[in-house]
Amino acid sequence: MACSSSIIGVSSIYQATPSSLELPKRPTSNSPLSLPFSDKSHFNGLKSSSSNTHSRFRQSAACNGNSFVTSAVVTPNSVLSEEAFKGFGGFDKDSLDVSENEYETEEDEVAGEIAVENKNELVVSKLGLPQKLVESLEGRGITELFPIQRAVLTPALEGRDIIARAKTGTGKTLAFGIPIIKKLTEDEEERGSRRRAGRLPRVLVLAPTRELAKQVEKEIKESAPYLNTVCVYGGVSYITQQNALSRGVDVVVGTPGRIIDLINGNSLKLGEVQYLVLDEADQMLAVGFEEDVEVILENLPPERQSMLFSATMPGWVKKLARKYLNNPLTIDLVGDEEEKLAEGIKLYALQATGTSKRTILSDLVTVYAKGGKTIVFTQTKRDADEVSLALTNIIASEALHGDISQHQRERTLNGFRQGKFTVLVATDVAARGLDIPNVDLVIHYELPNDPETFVHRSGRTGRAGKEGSAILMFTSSQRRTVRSLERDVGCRFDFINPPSIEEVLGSSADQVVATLAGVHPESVQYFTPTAQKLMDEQGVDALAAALAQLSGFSRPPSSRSLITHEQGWVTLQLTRDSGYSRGFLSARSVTGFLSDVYSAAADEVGKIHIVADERVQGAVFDLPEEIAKELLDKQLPPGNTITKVSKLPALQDDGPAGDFYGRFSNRDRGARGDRSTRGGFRGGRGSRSPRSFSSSRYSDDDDNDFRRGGRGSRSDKSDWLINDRRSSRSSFGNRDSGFGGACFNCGRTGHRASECPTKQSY
Ligand SMILES: Nc1ncnc2c1ncn2[C@@H]1O[C@H](COP(=O)(O)OP(=O)(O)OP(=O)(O)O)[C@@H](O)[C@H]1O
Repeated sequence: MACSSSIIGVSSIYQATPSSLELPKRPTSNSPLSLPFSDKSHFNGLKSSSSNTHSRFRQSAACNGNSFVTSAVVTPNSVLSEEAFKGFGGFDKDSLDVSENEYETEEDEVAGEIAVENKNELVVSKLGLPQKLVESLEGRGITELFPIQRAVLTPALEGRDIIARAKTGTGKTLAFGIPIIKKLTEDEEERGSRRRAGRLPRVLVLAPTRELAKQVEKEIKESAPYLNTVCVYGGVSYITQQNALSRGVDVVVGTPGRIIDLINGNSLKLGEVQYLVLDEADQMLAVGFEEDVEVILENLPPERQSMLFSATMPGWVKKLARKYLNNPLTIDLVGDEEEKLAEGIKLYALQATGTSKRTILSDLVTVYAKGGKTIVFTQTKRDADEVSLALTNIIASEALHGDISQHQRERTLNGFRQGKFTVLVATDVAARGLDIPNVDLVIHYELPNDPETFVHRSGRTGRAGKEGSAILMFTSSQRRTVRSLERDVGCRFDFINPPSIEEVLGSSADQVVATLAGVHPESVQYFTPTAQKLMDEQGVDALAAALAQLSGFSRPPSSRSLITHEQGWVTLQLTRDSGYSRGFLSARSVTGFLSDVYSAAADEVGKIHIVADERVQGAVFDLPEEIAKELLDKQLPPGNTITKVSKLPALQDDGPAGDFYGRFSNRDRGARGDRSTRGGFRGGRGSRSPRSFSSSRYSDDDDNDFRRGGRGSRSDKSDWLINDRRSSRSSFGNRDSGFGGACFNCGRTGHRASECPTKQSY
């Protein structure tokens, strides 16, 4: 009888489960196998596919007392398969060509299912793990296995080679860590306390970045402090690492380059390695380690167990699997599932221009991170530096990228972990795989290069079942890319506007109130008499003034443009009754109208956008605060109204920039520059500088703005360059060349918002 790989795998999970567990019987034909666990957000589904079966995954959730219990219902073929990773850069069975007959699955047989609803199967203390491992795990608050850990445990204990994939932050490190530690611990217990000095490593974990290597080391050390785990990576002195290795070691975690150097220098000998783990194998390729990885694998004893974790299966990773893994078992907890992100992550998208992004950023952090930790992702090291520098004037922040020395990177990460500063601005490579607990917010300051990067970036929040938010910032020309991203990742963005001043003030006040809890009662008593006096004299206003001062808003915030987010500007809307319409409004007709009503307004007008709703004859435009005030007092021709808007309506964004460039303003840049230095949002924050951003204040024209100037800015250009490069090598950015902008409604190029077939507004 042909035996299903999955049946073998699933039943073997239970066969290998320690005797302390009540084991389920082998699957029968009509009972579902259900692995319960206690937090729905950990669940990523246990599912896989094989050449002739469909995945069989169902997820059910129920409220059980106070705790939310989610059951992963797994049919026998749904955990294990030789072909997985479909749809997300997945691999196909033919190209991998592993374990053909032995693990072939037959549709009928897979129907066999067994119900297991014994929560104990996930309870760390009931898995037959060595007591000291259980104790250290429990000491870290790890009392139940996460699904990937549960799925890997038994086949790993059986000694099988494994290829695995699970969503970000779902505990992959301990998925390979627990079985390996169990085996090492048991070996050690057998040998008694005789630990050979100078012993050679039995475990080798390869990681693509130093930070990831250090994290894996930390996870293993904290779970098994009694084992000797040494982490080796470049950028620091060899001596400490060589000394640590020479004292005798159980586990070596490291990046390929330094491992090779240590092998060549005879400090690291791999002749006794029994367990190999390749963590984030696809990233080895991305950071150019493929040759080094192969050299290392060639140096390992052939008799070993190998586990490979990878989010995608590019050709090189498949080749590795074929060449260096022995009949591997695939465990894919993502599979064809649409949503690649952990459930607790809320996704937002926000349209901004090159420069307004910078002014909006700190407001997003204030409103969405609510005083917690934020990671901002930039494309380039230079942007990481610039953005961090600009933010630091408002919120404590540090940059993390490859040009920063290893020592400084570690200090930065430690400072961030300890909450010494709350915003980390990082490039993708530097932040790869970082496990920083309690990151509340991820901001994609620039679009990621591909969906996998988006998933990895976003996955720095919402880890280990917690909640978090990710905000994607994009320019109007990137709207289409955002839609592609939704499709590729299987997610849905909530399109948001920049936070209003009221929201920023409200959040700031909340955060200040939260900090009051940290004031020592003994300090409070010194201030009580004055506080009492103030309260008697001024009532609640005294407390409000204190909160305003502490929030950095001792002066009232000046208004800001809703279009550019620039300080000292106001966004107004001109609406014309259809009865008075002389054809559609255009940017030109808006300036014409303004010069009729109040010529100073025509001279000073900033950006102009036409409202996308065809039923409304309307346009929004920016004016300096004082001019706006004066304009609002003017008598208007009948049928026209001008109002100050607090939220932008959907706007047309459909003109090639060149068509309108510079036509609608007769002032020179200096006029605006002088004016805009007046006032200033958060001007009252003591020595902190206002939120203007270096010399690029005129560089904020986006692709489809009507206003003059600014297109030469570096950041705007780099947006374009990135887009152009991207379009040739990823699923993103297939721009239609004949049309300058994308439709504001649907994001597609090739038609204007007024011709949009969907007529949807965001
Ligand atoms: N069973 C568990 N119970 C509670 N916390 C856990 C459990 N397993 C792992 N964790 C914690 O969850 C966090 C995420 O784990 P880990 O870094 O291994 O995730 P990951 O899947 O490797 O993420 P990424 O793909 O982003 O690298 C860690 O802080 C880890 O200590």
